[in-house]
Amino acid sequence: TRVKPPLPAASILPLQHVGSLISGRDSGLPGPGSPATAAPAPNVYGRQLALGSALVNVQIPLLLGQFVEIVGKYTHDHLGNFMMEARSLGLHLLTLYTVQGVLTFGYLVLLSRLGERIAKDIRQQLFGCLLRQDIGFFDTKKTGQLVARLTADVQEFKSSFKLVISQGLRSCTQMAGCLVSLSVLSPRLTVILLMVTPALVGAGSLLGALLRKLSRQAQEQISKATGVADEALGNVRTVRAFAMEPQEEQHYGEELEKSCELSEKLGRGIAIFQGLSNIALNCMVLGTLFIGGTLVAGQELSGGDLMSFLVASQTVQRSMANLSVLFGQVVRGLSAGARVFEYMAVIPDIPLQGGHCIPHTELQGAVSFHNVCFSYPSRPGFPVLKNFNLRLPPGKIVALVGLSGGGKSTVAALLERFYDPTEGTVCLDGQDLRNLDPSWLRGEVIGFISQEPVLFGTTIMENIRLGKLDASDEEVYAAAQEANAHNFICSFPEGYDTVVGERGVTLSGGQKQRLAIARALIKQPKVLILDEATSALDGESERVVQEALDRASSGRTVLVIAHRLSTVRAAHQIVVMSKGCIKEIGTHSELMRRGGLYAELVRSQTLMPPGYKNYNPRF
Ligand SMILES: Nc1ncnc2c1ncn2[C@@H]1O[C@H](COP(=O)(O)OP(=O)(O)OP(=O)(O)O)[C@@H](O)[C@H]1O
Repeated sequence: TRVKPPLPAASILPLQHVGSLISGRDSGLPGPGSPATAAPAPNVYGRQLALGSALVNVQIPLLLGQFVEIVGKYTHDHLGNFMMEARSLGLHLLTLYTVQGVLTFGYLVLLSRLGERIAKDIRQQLFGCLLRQDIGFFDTKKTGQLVARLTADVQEFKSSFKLVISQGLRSCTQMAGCLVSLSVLSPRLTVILLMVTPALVGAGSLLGALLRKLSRQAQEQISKATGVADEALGNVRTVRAFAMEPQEEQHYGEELEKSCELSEKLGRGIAIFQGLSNIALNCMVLGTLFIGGTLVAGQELSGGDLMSFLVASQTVQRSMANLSVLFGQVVRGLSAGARVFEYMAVIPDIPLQGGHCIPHTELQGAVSFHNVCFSYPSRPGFPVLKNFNLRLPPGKIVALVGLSGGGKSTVAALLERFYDPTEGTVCLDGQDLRNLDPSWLRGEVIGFISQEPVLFGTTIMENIRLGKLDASDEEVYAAAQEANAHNFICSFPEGYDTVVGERGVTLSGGQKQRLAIARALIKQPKVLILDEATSALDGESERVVQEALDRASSGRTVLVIAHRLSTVRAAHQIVVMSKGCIKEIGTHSELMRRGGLYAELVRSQTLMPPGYKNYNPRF
């Protein structure tokens, strides 16, 4: 099942055009006829105003030529009244200048509005698309790179989009209009101009392709540098704890240096391009003057017409110069746009929604893994689970223990449907998880408590309510009580309204864990996954949290992943894993009697010095 996420209707029209323009394929967005296409978009008005302004600009050289004719007439003979003759032409020109000014104002205002709206819509849609991606997608991407696409790339794309319309469209229209005027004024001169232009455009396109490639590399390098900074700032406590500041600075500096070199190279390329195009354009003007002057000398062209030709060819020159400046921006904008739309086109394999929900009254909470084989998408040739079979009976506690890297957390990730098995099936009450609604599964059936609980920088109340968005205050209090958290929350001056700071830095490990438990319990999950939930805590915190977990576990299907075997003695079943396979299975006393891997693990942990929690012997 491949589901394209719904898109905000207001953004459809511009993005549909822009998306397919950049990616070169159908953007997959709803087409004409959708409600958003009913009203004319501001870019239509903007384009019309820009075109109008450019067309007015084309008239101006012709009128200026006529003006020069009048001036010329009064240079030779002083009969008549110059003011009388020039006044109406002057007024005409003044009117055109005013109209041109008003049109320019109008299209720039519209364009700015359109640009900002497009940027907002792209950001919103890209963010939505990123949030919907498979977990496997994030295994291979750095957060900094993704954030850079949301910020810098969209900004770059917006700027070039606005420039293309404001300057590009105007310059192109002016150039076309002026070329028509030029051909009326002097077909011979225009033909010469037209013979030179394609050669210049060809050379420009060639250089442009090289610059586009360079720009893409430069932007990728910037994202890489941002990723390094993001990782260091996001994990600043670890950086501080290991005194890694100089290394991180050096690492960031190295990536920045590379990005700087690439950007400088790109800058040099753009400079060469602009320098060459300036020389070419100036030579064209000089040539026009030279040949035009010859025509005037031969009485084939009037002085006024040459003046018109010069002004028009100046406009052509200005337009071409504008286009060459625009070119660098467009190169950057197109590659930024391609990067943004690349992610928007990625369709996740595991949709967020869609599928069957088991009615609450029928839900048992029986989980089973049938012949599951699994490799992470980021490491396809490396099997993590091999022919894995396991049953979690409803209402029972099953513990997964074993060597580090044996695949215990992977089993939990498959049950959460963060990934789909490469082979085999994972079932809930006999139904393949692939047929069940993932949002329902994660939102209502499974509660997940990990070793490193992540809290959001909001109040305690809101953090607990994340487990069930429509929960009442009473439900939040009840969940907090069940998680042994109510007392410590009430001891804070602001109680449930205490803001926990970014990622919950203002709380102790045990407090954070109990809030995470309350957040998982508020949805009253049928299945509970505890992934090393107490391993990061000290003795006292562990006791309080373990108490909360024991209470939370009763009457639920529980999958406990544990290193410390003392915490899983009471489990109904203990599964010992090694290298993606089940080595032993049974209760604590059965496994101890057997004297195998589990008994060896227990013995080695009992012999461990106190406080050495995560010791894991090699087998
Ligand atoms: N996101 C991932 N992408 C690629 N490989 C992964 C990923 N997560 C884990 N692995 C690999 O899968 C194997 C099993 O990892 P897993 O985390 O399931 O083991 P574990 O038994 O839970 O280990 P531990 O007890 O140390 O937490 C390891 O070899 C690990 O390197």
